[in-house]
Amino acid sequence: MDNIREELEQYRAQIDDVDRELLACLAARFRLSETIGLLKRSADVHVVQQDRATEVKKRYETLGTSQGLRPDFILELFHLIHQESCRVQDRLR
Ligand SMILES: O=C(O)C(=O)C[C@]1(C(=O)O)C=C[C@@H](O)C=C1
Repeated sequence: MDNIREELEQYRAQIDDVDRELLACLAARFRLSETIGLLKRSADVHVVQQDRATEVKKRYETLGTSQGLRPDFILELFHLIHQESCRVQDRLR
């Protein structure tokens, strides 16, 4: 039982590390989105760029499925991230 508890703690520590990386990556992505948002604002370009969003979504599907992620999950994740990215840029207007 003690061994199992120890092993569990080790895996949980690994999950905590991965979560830290995930959140750091997300924050980096939104900082880039903010920079793009400033460029769009100065060029009077719309926040939502449907062609680019479709391209990004396709990349999520390709990369996500190749990593064994569930297609529905990939789609939800893309929508969540794209929505937040647009919110970040909308706030600059
Ligand atoms: O590529 C852009 O124009 C972005 O602003 C980035 C981004 C994204 O987060 O991937 C956000 C909004 C657009 O609809 C398309 C893509």
